Amino acid sequence: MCTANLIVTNHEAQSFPSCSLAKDDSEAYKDHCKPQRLEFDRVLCDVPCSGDGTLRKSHDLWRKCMGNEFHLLQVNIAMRGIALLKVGGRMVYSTCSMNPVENEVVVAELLRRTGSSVELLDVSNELRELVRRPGLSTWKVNDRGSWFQTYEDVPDSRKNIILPSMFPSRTSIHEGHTVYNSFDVNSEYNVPFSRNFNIGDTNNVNCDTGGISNSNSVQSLGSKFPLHRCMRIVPHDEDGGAFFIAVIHKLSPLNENQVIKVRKTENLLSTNRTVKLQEQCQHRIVSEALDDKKLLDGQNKLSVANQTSKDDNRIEVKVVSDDVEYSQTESGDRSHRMDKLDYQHKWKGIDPVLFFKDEAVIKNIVSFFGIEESFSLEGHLVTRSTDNARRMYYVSKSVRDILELNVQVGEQIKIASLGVKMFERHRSKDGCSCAYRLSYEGLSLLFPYMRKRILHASPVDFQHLLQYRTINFACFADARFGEEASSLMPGCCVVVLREGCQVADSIAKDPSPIAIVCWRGKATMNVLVSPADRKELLEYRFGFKAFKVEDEKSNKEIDALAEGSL
Ligand SMILES: C[S@@+](CC[C@H](N)C(=O)[O-])C[C@H]1O[C@@H](n2cnc3c(N)ncnc32)[C@H](O)[C@@H]1O
Repeated sequence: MCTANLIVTNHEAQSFPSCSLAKDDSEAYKDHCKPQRLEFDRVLCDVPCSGDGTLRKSHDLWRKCMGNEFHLLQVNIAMRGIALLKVGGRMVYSTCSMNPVENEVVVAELLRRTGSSVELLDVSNELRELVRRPGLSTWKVNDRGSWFQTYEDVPDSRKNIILPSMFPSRTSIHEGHTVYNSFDVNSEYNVPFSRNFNIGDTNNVNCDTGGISNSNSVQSLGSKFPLHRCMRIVPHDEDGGAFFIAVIHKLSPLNENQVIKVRKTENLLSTNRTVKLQEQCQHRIVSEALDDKKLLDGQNKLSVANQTSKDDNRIEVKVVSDDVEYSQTESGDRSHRMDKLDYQHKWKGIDPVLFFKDEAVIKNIVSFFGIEESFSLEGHLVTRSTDNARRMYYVSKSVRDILELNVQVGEQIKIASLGVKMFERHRSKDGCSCAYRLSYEGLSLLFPYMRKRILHASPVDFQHLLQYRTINFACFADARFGEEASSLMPGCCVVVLREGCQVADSIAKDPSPIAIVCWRGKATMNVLVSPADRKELLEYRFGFKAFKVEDEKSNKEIDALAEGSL
């Protein structure tokens, strides 16, 4: 992923976990040095939608979908976004649909539900070059070809599908939100076609009003919210697709009645489980990395690890955690949800993230690569539980804080991937004194803090390394580079394109040094960079077009190169 500051999850957004240690809001907002609750400065809800804004390229959509079916999911996802947003934070709600039921209707419902806790921002002065039109304040709802102006018009048989919240005139159930008299913000609005739109402008000769006249009575049924602050990007303005954007600002915490009902559930994962896995992982690493230890010592460790492993199988510490219940969308029942949890339990991405805490191994890495103190590895390296610390990922302080919080709340966030891969374990037979090699992915982050294991190659040798991957020391064009390489201790190193030798054009584009991860073997220098990355370097840096990407086996070869078997 190439960034230490990222966690990827694939939760359903409407039930994204709360991760809170705070009993109430006052605690959550106290100035703790560590976060007490997972909250976001910014949230982007680019929600699932009918996609009718892409009609120009997907003609079939016209016949297939209405969009009404997405309404509740969209509301629930956005409500969850607001709940997880920091006070003072902003959330963008967007769709690639033109249907008000997926757009203004959702925004109006959010404003209704959250009362004075949020405001819809006027962003007309931002991104001025973006050609946009104001949001609608009146519309009709289409259901199977029939158009409805109010909920009362909907036949009883469809009242469970077409909801009151889909109509502009629904009254607010919350006090405190500024109420706007209905007004026609759409007088300049001119769309060539429309399905659920009922635009209150008789000048819109192209507007499909669905058989209902644009009378003043429609105006009086307009939304009371300032929905004109939403942005509509329409296909014919800039010869593209349609898009809808609303920016919401959180003013105060939501209260309990505002949609979110917290209920207690059992989480199959637990803090204890992770702590045990953590210990187990450390034992394995110690016993593998320090292979000069006595066998007996190793056996003792193994038996501890086995014991822990057996214990793990039995552990089902039931941790009570927050779960969110949705009043409108809850279609699945409780048992279904638990089945789902069981299923997720087996899912690979659920593997706990473990902090790598083995000080001896970390010290060894720091000393081998000469990593400066200002770049601290301690507390920033994580592994996955099934990986047995084969790969170590570097994470930023903010990610570390979230991981610690997540463990404390019983691992409610299921993490698919995170951080940047920085070190990989190798089993070289070359007599390398460090059990880990660098990963090319993490090189740009670490390189400025590295003081050892760096060689500088001429452009010709650098290019040859990229092209041929393995070069005998004696075969380098620059004999001095060959000597330097052969006098380096075996193991992982970094080869930098010699300063002053970079291609002028590429320096202008990116002045950072051009460096690759290599392995100093017995008699050869081997490049530990994937074919795709080598291709990119050759093409982008050297303008070398003829490079052919090798087949997939090459990644395995990289491991083999580092393990001395090639
Ligand atoms: C409009 S697309 C987002 C596109 C994305 N912003 C991008 O640039 O690639 C909506 C995405 O939401 C995903 N999705 C559908 N249901 C979801 C849910 N309940 N929670 C989270 N994501 C969901 C869909 O798979 C789809 O990828």
